[in-house]
Amino acid sequence: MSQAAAPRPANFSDHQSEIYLNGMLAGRTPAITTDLAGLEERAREVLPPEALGYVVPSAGSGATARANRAAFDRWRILPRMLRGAARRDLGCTVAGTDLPAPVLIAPMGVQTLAHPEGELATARAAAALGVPYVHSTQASHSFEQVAEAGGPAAPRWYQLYWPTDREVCLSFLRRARAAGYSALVVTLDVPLMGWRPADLDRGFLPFLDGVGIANYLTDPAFRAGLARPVEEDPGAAALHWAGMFPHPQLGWDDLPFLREHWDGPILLKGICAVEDAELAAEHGMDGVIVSNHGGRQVDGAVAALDALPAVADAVGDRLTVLFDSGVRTGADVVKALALGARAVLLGRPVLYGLALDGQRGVEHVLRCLLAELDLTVALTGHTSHRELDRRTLLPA
Ligand SMILES: Cc1cc2nc3c(=O)[nH]c(=O)nc-3n(C[C@H](O)[C@H](O)[C@H](O)COP(=O)(O)O)c2cc1C
Ligand SMILES: O=C(O)C(=O)c1ccccc1
Repeated sequence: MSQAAAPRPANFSDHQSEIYLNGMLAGRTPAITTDLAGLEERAREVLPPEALGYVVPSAGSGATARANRAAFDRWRILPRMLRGAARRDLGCTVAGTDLPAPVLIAPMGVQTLAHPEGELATARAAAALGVPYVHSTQASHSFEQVAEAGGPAAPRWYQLYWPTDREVCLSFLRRARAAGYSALVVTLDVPLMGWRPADLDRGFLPFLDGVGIANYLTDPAFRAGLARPVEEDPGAAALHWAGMFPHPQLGWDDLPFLREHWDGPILLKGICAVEDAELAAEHGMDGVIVSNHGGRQVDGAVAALDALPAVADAVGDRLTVLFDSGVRTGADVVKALALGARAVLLGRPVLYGLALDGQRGVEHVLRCLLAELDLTVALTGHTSHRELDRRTLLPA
């Protein structure tokens, strides 16, 4: 009598077999391309011009976003053979949060531009896979709505754009805590908005239309500063936001205030310089996110991937080093991890999936990215992404 085979633990790459079987046995093919690098092109076909102009392009001439991609292309992966990689474990704990794989969803505001359900659809998709969702201060849905959409078990972090009004800032931190956001991401690279010709040419800024300021409009401290209720004068509320959003006077000395009022992990997003990573450590932060905001801020900035190794070398033993800007495929994730990131944040591809098919579209993008990541880990001879290091890469 033959012994029943032990059930094989699911690998993310099983998604690949599902796709083949669906095609061969049921004649069903994926509704959206599995070519993750080709998603932008598909999304361009469905996004309305204003949304397209906000989501896809970058600051100035677009040089930073191009540099982000070029930096990935300058590294080549070195596969290793015969190392027994049948089962992979991509799970990890980052800033106190358990992740099924070293991937989070980057904070991105105003997601109703991509799809009417906006952040709610993305949060549901993230929850379906157990991937942490990072809620933007500039979201088109509130803390509470996004938390409810994800459900109580879904891991979630909050990304702060520090309003000039301290009471509003405190209220945001309180609401985030109460709604179950466990870690705080403080984005530092938008003290002012970058020069974005695609939006400027249209004179388009969604927030001034009341879109992407849901956290503010639902906030008691924000509403207390309005002469008339939001419902009666939404235009004045949007202008009140505009007076509160840019905060270029912030300095390192302001960080103790956050420590005092946030009792979970704090990560600084938008760090590229080693000196700033050192300052983050000196100021008692828990982590940094190496990022140039997907090229949306400084035109001609250093590619985030080029900044990563030195930051990881300098503070990786003391701080959690995460990475975003330019990640498009599972192989990209492998490169960022090999260069020192503990996990990566996925940006625009999530919005492309959202634009193409709402929650289902985001789930598709996540499943494909995790499947390709898992396959790349296996094909390079590893059983865990934790084994990746600089020996995994060669310069192109
Ligand atoms: C439409 C859009 C909105 C964004 N909004 C925010 C935001 O509210 N807060 C933030 O910290 N970063 C924001 N980002 C930046 C992302 O968190 C991330 O750094 C960037 O998208 C990474 O680059 P990539 O999309 O090219 O991979 C936004 C990015 C996009 C594309
Ligand atoms: O669009 C962005 O990249 C972003 O993070 C932002 C959010 C609010 C105002 C300005 C920029």
